[in-house]
Amino acid sequence: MGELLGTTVELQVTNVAHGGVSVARLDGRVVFVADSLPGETVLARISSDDHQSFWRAETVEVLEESPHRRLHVWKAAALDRDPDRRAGGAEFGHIDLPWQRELKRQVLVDSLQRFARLENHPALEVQVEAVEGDDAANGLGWRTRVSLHVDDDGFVGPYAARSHRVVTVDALPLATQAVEYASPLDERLLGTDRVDVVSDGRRGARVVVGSAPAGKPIVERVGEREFRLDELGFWQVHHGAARTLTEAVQQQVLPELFDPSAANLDLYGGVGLLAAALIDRFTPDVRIESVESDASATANAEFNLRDAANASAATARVDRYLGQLQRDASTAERQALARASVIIDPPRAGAGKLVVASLIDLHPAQVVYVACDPVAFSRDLAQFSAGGYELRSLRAFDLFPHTHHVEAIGVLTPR
Ligand SMILES: C[S@@+](CC[C@H](N)C(=O)[O-])C[C@H]1O[C@@H](n2cnc3c(N)ncnc32)[C@H](O)[C@@H]1O
Repeated sequence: MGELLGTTVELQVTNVAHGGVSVARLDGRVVFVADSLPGETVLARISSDDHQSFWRAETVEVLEESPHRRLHVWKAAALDRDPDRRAGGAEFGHIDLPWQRELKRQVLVDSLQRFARLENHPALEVQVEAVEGDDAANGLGWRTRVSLHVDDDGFVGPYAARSHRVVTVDALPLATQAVEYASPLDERLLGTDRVDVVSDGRRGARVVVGSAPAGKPIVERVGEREFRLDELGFWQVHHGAARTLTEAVQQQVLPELFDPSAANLDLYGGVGLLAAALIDRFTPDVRIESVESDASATANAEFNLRDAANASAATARVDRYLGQLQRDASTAERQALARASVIIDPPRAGAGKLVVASLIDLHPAQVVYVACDPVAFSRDLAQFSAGGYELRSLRAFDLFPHTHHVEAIGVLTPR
């Protein structure tokens, strides 16, 4: 180990892997290659050879190029920059947009087959759908929030790919115009290590340096509804994502299983976006509780759902909240939970074993799972399946063009 680090090798790239890299083999060993495409032959520099089962490499030259290769949409992340100085966050920016979605589809389907053990299942026919307007914009200008970093000399920029090294850039093509314009890319900031630039929910953007006290809340609009959130509180990143997810949840939730008086839940609820989707899909009388660990987001959820008399918001970790329900719920409440529709929208790590086990035990009528990581999602699906649930529908969305991320929504019901 260590002897090949930094050397350049020729690799035949065969297929895409999870995480924005592709797979090649060197003397039988798997090498994950950045900035390449399946079907290509590349010269790549070994950047990590200390792992038993795989190594990592960064493309420095393409010898045989895929027909899907394009000039990178971000000069700062292109091949002609040294791999150590290539900006991170746009790892599919060298691929044409429809092919990016095809690669995301392959990763999702592969995860469903390997980790959720789906075979001959209609969900394997899933396509990755574009957000309205993205094709016309070539997948640019969608990021409503960016986190930039500041190095010891005060230079501001994103981290280089797969590192914590700040690189300077002169543009942020994935960001909305307002966010890009407001970003202090050519300033030197001392005394801080982070700058967040966030859409103000209208046409402007706010710059939050370091851990400055939170400014006025931001108001985002989705259809007819307004959502109040903290400046640095969670909100879907793509300007069209909140609407896309709202409409998808409303379309996929099974109306024949929806009971407005059941103990419906919006787990990992943020400021109440998806609870509102159900309220607006069915009736303002829907009983639903949004559960979220960030107290300030919960307060905003309560405010955002104030027109729905039977909606509430609780600050809690989802695992603890469900554990408490398992321990303390009365028989009547257990029955109300068994009739419930439960949305879960966890962070990248997925819901995890404890949460899925609790849900299986509480046995809701349907689970609408909004997933931002296909592997974590598929592992949770496997557990749901072993616990008697089946996947009834699946859609996937390209909410992060030019990155490897893909969002999926699956509906599960007891088999
Ligand atoms: C992917 S976001 C979804 C938010 C919301 N559904 C939306 O679409 O705007 C996940 C949310 O879960 C919260 N969260 C993370 N871990 C949690 C946990 N263990 N328990 C409760 N909430 C958690 C985060 O603060 C974040 O607001």
